[in-house]
Amino acid sequence: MENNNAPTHAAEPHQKIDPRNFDDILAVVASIKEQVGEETACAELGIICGSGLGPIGDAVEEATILPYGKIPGFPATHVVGHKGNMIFGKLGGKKVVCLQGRFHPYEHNMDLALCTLPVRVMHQLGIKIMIVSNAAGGINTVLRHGDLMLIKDHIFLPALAGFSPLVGCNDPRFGARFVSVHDAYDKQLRQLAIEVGRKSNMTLYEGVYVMSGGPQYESPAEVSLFKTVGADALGMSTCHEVTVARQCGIKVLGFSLITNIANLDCDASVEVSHEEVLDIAEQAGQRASLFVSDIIKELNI
Ligand SMILES: O=P(O)(O)O[C@@H]1C[C@H](O)[C@@H](CO)O1
Ligand SMILES: Nc1nc2[nH]cnc2c(=O)[nH]1
Repeated sequence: MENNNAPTHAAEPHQKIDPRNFDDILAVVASIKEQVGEETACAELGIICGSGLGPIGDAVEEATILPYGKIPGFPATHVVGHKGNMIFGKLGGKKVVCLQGRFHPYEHNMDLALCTLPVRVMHQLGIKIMIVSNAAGGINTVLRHGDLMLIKDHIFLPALAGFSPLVGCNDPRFGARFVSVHDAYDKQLRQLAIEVGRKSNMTLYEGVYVMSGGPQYESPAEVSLFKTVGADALGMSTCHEVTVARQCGIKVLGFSLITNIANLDCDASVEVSHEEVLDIAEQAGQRASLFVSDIIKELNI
């Protein structure tokens, strides 16, 4: 898919941005290019670091860091573990733009267009592939704390109830009105990840990720429901970003870092806490980040 970024004015730092307006997105992109330089801003690979995969951002070479506070239209990140930086530089020989911190719909009144603004911006910066990660609760009984699950498909629960980033008028410059997500998580990229995993002795599961709206964790009955419909891990992010990426024609590789085991039995309840999620994410994140860096080296963009 072609970028249609005709020259445009740069947005002012505190200018109000409408994430549903294509020209506003071009103005955000122009502001970023003005701040970091056109050459620095252009990237072939985009990365969204979920909880635990922040170390990838720290590994970016020749890094230029743009805090979200300097990007017009980018809200602040409120979730502990999400730093709020857009990082430009090189990783594994590729030009990357790395988002250390994402916008969760539950933080922003389920405004999914706002929460996916960074994906549209990265598309205009030139990315062809997006790597996305999240912290998730394991439903499939093979999953253990600290495991990495390659996402092969998703259940975007809010979208099934009308909360999709694609709802509303669609400017054709965004892409198709009706987007097919039959191949949301690219098969060749998944194959590459499996091969790299084999070489580095990384145990890698493949499964279905379900996104619930959050921010509350699921009750045992809700976990049972998700298990019944075929989900392997559950979280509160990712699917909205992937849906927009697919509208833009960006190929996606996705991972879930299993930070807790989702509980099915209300008589043997186990409390889940964000502290536990962060703790496990920190313990397992370094290894997972190294693995993702190894995959990036092998990418053919
Ligand atoms: O950004 P991710 O999906 O990694 O964040 C996870 C999901 C919730 O936002 C939060 C729950 O602990 O962490
Ligand atoms: N919804 C949800 N999000 C998570 N993020 C990390 N663990 C979980 C979980 O168990 N449920």
